[in-house]
Amino acid sequence: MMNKIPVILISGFLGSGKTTLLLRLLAHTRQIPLRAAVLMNEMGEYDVDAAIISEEMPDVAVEGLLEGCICCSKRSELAGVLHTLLSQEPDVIFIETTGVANPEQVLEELRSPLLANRLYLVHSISVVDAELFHEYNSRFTADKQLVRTLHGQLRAADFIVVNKTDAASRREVAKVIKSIRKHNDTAKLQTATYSQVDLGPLLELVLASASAAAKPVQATQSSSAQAQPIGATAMSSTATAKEIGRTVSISTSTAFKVISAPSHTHDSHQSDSFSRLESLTLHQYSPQPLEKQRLEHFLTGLGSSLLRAKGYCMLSQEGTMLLQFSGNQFEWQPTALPVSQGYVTLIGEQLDKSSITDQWEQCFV
Ligand SMILES: Nc1nc2c(ncn2[C@@H]2O[C@H](COP(=O)(O)OP(=O)(O)OP(=O)(O)O)[C@@H](O)[C@H]2O)c(=O)[nH]1
Repeated sequence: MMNKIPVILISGFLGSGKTTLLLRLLAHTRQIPLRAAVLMNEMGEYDVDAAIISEEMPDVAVEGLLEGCICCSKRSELAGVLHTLLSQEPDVIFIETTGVANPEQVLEELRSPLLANRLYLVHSISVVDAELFHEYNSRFTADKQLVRTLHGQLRAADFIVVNKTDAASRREVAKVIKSIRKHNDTAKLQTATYSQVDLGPLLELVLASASAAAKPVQATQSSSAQAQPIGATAMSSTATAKEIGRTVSISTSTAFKVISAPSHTHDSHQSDSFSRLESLTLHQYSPQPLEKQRLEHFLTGLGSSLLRAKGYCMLSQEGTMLLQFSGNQFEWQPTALPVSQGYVTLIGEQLDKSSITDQWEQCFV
């Protein structure tokens, strides 16, 4: 009988600190050492987070599911991608969902027979943005589906990271914890900045499973009481981190192009329950570099309709940089990745595409 591989699911709203946590977990697995594989799910057409992983940890196997969510529009592709990762015989698979995925539906998919025979869930982690938790909850009250998703992210967790506590007052953090406990009063909860949590306990079961698999006399994998059995279907469209420098096969006759992903619909059975969140990618088709200040001005000028932005930009002064924007905070990081064409993926609500297109054009030197 084949050993089952442990899975750790990481969910949480946009920009809460999921990838930051994943990078910490990957660094820890490398030290132990354990072979880790990652399934990264992105709403945009590029896999920024997979590119970050491939730069920091090129030895980690990463598969990406793009332009949709593994809890709904990409759900049928989940099993195929997981089987691709399984073929690489990792000790553990990390799944990072999009910020608008409901992990409850992902867990349901993982329980299907084909996957349940090959995988088992050791932890479902939810990362919460302490600064914006209440703001998002009140802002999206009218969007029933999104509220369900936000609550689902809390309900499905056995470990909750209340992150970004540096950006929230102690009083606010206490209020956030109180609100979280209304949805989940059993999960272990830790407050953190930059997702710095105790990693050892999260990987205990993975370690036990890897040790058991290393002993040929033990035919079954770790049967810890806490490990939750889970379950599959087919086909993947993968876009690995290596594609960061890919040539985009759409017309380059214009200096820029806006591509909008369909609005995020979580439950196709209920026509009235959908989220108005959308993503669009701005391409750096122009041979001219971008001007950093103009770009920052443009993004902050989008106001509250912009929730998240990330991408790789070729800048006039600084060269190619990784851009992260969340919670009104910019982070720029130099990159050594061979980016052949810059881009920025925006995620937001009621984004005015024609105005955004005009403004993007003004960001070039
Ligand atoms: N101030 C502050 N920033 C943080 C903290 N943790 C993460 N960040 C930053 O917040 C931004 C988003 O972090 P990510 O880890 O990419 O968040 P994510 O949940 O993966 O975001 P999505 O890709 O939107 O799903 C990055 O610029 C991080 O460096 C924190 O505790 N405090």
